Amino acid sequence: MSIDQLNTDYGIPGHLTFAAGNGGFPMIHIDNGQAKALISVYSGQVLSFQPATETADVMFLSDKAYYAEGKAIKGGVPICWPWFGPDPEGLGRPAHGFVRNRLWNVVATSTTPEGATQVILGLKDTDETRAMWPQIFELAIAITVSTTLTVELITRNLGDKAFPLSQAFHTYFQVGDINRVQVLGLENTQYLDKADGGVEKTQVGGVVATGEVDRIYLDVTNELVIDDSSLNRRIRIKSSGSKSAVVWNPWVTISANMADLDDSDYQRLICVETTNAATDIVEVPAQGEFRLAAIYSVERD
Ligand SMILES: O=P(O)(O)OC[C@H]1O[C@H](O)[C@H](O)[C@@H](O)[C@@H]1O
Repeated sequence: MSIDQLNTDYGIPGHLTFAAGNGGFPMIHIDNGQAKALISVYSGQVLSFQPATETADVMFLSDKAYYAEGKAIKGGVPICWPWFGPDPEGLGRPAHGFVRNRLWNVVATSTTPEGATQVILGLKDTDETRAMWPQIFELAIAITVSTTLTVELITRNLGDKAFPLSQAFHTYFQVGDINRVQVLGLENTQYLDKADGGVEKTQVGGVVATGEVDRIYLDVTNELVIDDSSLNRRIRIKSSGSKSAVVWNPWVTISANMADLDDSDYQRLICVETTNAATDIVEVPAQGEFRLAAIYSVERD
């Protein structure tokens, strides 16, 4: 659909407009007085979220991100689905599934009675997706922009047998200085240390990065907090439908090796991911659905 047609059908005057962005991808610009946000229709991905009270974006978005068919956009809230991490069946399919690099559809836009702006994007199975993953599905992401950002990913199994699902909001948060950041809420939690051969360990105190961090935390029940003392703020992450969480920072070598990250980007990002990963695999029943949600909010001193 053309940008003009998207604006005619789904634009909300004064609050929500569509424009062609990098790579020609349709982008949704929201500015509703409570916050500004940028959402890519390609990949169904929030790229930017900034409450009116904030001077810095809550999201990290790489200046070197790819905006090209078939590539993932590095930053914001990438959607890993219907598997998190490497192909669970070892068939050589792409890591983190196949919806973070595909054009989604605009399903609906609206303003809530409280003045929040809501966007629903969707994706259905095609010949191409069924060749990779033989399931009949309908996927929707509901993104609600107010003083907080809510993302809810709804998986509907339209087939006649259950399927297993692992997934993530692989969210990239912007931080002022990684050396002055800790992630709270995971104290005494068991985790699989992917940067150390997958060994199971127990978290002691807050999570701080002093090297590569790539961990899957298990049995996560708390709200998580990114305590960023250089930007004087705490980002709160309240999740539902998830019992696991991933914390990732690429540190020096991986940042230098990733073409879509600047060498120094590890200093100003941390991924704290709401997941169904490792032992936290979900089964979506035939004709049933599963909802994964996260609410992101910012507090400052
Ligand atoms: O570069 P990507 O494919 O987006 O993946 C980036 C990272 O995602 C997750 O956090 C994984 O745990 C990491 O092992 C991976 O390197």
